[in-house]
Amino acid sequence: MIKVVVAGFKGKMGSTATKMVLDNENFTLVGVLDPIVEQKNLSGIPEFSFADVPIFNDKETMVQTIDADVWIDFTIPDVAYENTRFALENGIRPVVGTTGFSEEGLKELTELSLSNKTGGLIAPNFAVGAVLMMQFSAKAARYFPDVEIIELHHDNKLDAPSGTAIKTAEMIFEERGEHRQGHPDEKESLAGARGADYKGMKIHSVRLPGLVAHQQVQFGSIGEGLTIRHDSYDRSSFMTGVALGCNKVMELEKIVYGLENIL
Ligand SMILES: NC(=O)C1=CN([C@@H]2O[C@H](COP(=O)(O)OP(=O)(O)OC[C@H]3O[C@@H](n4cnc5c(N)ncnc54)[C@H](O)[C@@H]3O)[C@@H](O)[C@H]2O)C=CC1
Ligand SMILES: O=C(O)C1=N[C@H](C(=O)O)C[C@H](O)C1
Repeated sequence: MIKVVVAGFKGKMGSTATKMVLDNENFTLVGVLDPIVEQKNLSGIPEFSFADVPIFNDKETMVQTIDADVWIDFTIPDVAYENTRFALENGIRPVVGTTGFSEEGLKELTELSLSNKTGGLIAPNFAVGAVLMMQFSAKAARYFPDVEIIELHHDNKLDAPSGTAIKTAEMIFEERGEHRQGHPDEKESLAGARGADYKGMKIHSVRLPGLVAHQQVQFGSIGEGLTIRHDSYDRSSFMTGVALGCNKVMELEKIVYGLENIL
């Protein structure tokens, strides 16, 4: 049995992950963490009334009280680095879906995991379809170097562009390298009209109620176009990847960035 904690359990992803862990016969949920919750046990929350699991409001108390193998993190960009570092320092393997990591932060955490020999996974997107969308896009960019990324999310999302859009741009960059696109003299008459720029690739972020998580990678070439799109209609789409991550980190000896590396 793998002993799991869920940080951010009261949020949209955290509550879905909490259900997944409770339903999975390979996992035992030993604690959940969220600063905004007053109840002290999951059994006090109607949707989890059947579960006798302690709730913690701070991570220090949690690690002093319980013993865990895996730390699932779906919190907020501002705390994800600290939480991941804290998990590693306490010998708990992080499985992190929270987005907003800097390149430098990822590097530091990977180094710490190597020196601790503690496995972990940081994945901007746990949906298998999203990973395929990124891989297909990277492959397409070899033949279609002109590309723009349009990511579309619910309007409660804190970070822009999405972690998935950044990862997609990184994977495309590895295949196509630096490439100038658009008119060399183009000017924005309204700031931001052309979107964010990652090594010549434009990223556009749409935020609307009703959306969950969607991304379109649009390629253009002479006389033809190619669009690769992924849609998460429900947060359950991420759970196969999270469960796989919880199992795989038990065998890893360092942090891996991206679900594609453990599929
Ligand atoms: N990797 C993936 O496949 C996916 C990643 N995400 C990412 O997961 C993160 C969470 O997304 P949502 O669940 O939609 O957000 P949310 O806003 O619904 O939930 C965040 C939760 O974290 C809690 N929180 C804040 N500070 C905390 C702390 N210090 N310790 C523990 N909990 C804390 C909040 O109280 C809240 O309950 C975002 O960064 C989002 O981009 C979302 C969907 C899929
Ligand atoms: O905030 C979300 O909802 C999502 N965040 C991740 C991201 O930033 O890429 C993954 C998915 O797109 C949903």
